[in-house]
Amino acid sequence: MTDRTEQPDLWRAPSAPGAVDATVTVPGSKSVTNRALVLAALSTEPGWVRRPLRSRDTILMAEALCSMGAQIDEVVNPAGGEAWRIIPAGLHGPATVDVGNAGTVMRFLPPVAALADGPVRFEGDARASERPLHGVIDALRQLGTRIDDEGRGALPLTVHGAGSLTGGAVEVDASSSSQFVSGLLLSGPRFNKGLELRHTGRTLPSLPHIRMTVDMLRIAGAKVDAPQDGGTRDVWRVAPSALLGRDLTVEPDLSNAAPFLAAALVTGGRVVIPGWPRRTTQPGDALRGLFTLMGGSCELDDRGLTLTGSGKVQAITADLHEVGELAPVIAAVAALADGESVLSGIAHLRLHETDRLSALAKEINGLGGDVTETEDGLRIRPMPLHGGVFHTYEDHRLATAAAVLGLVVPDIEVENVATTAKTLPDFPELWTGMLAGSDGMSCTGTRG
Ligand SMILES: O=C(O)C1=C[C@@H](OP(=O)(O)O)[C@@H](O)[C@H](O)C1
Ligand SMILES: C=C(OP(=O)(O)O)C(=O)O
Repeated sequence: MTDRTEQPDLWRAPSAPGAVDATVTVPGSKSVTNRALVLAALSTEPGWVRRPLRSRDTILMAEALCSMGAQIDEVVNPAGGEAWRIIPAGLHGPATVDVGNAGTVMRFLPPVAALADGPVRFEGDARASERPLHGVIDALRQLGTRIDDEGRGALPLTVHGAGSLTGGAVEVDASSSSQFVSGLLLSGPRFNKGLELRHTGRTLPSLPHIRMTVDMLRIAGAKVDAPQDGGTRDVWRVAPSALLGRDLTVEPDLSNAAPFLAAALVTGGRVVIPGWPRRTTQPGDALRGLFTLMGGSCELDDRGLTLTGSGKVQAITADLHEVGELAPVIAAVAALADGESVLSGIAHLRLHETDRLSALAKEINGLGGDVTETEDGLRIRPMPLHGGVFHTYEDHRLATAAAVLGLVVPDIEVENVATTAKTLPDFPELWTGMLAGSDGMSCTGTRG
């Protein structure tokens, strides 16, 4: 194992003392919080975002909007939790936006900057410059915005906002990220002629996230025609209109519920996630079906979602194209299953926080696993796993996937668990809190 003195940022993933039995309150959704912030900053009147996620990605979004002129006040109400009041203002440059490694910030804000008056510089982590942005850049150029990217087609770049944008028809190949579509749609109502966006690529990942964008635009008063309602395939139309300030409460982040639900599955225990919405556009809602196929049983009632593990973890063959965010934790569970799993439809994960397909294969194999990359996913054969260092490549979802393995494989050390702060800053505390709620019985997971 790697010498701890060389790597001080190692977190020993705790073993489950038995079947996990806990209730875990998961913080708000990153995707909902960041859409709500953008829509509120583009509105004509102040709005509220209640129970927002406070994490690296959402703070970067809030700071970026403030640097362009919006005002965001934090109010803590002991009864109702935290709330942010967003007071929109005329957006302007000069401003500098740090996108960190947040896809939502780097793809949702250049269209906002195109509406601002003055230049807005976008910078970020080294990895952010490797992540695709061409769809947003090309579309804004088609609409007449001047963008200086020194020919990179990626960050860093400067958007020269002209204070308004004529808008109209654009073609975008969003096969590498649904966020190209979401980012343009969110600002679309504020373009003088609105927006008609046609996706020209062969595939389009993460459709639930685009539905979330459309839903939230409509809640903010926008008129949107979308393929999801039987409109033209691959075409979204947004009418020009004002956006209204709303009072919105953020749902728990269902994708971030994945490691906790997985804990119930791999230890044959039970985890309750309060506040699980009955209707949602979040892709994490697919966990109910996916973890049922993998051997759990799910009950959605007034307490929230309860996942009960059977003590058996079943292999799965699943196309995760629409719910790629869930793949790292599902891969970890599959490594503990009773047979070979195949995850497909997720080639675009190679362009996420890290190359997730390569990283998952390398790190699970480093613990004795047998994972191979396919053209568009992973083939995972369960093997007896052993302890070791699990490298996380500054990817929050690699860290939470490693924690799931650590429940039933002794001596896993997770590199840089603090990287979970991207979307789930209190992850280590929530994880140990969940385990403190364990019932102390012997572990009944397949590797127990
Ligand atoms: O719009 C969003 O909030 C997101 C869309 C998805 O991005 P991709 O379509 O790039 O996979 C998802 O993976 C990301 O975590 C959040
Ligand atoms: C891909 C992800 O994030 P981003 O919003 O940075 O794309 C993710 O959270 O899994």
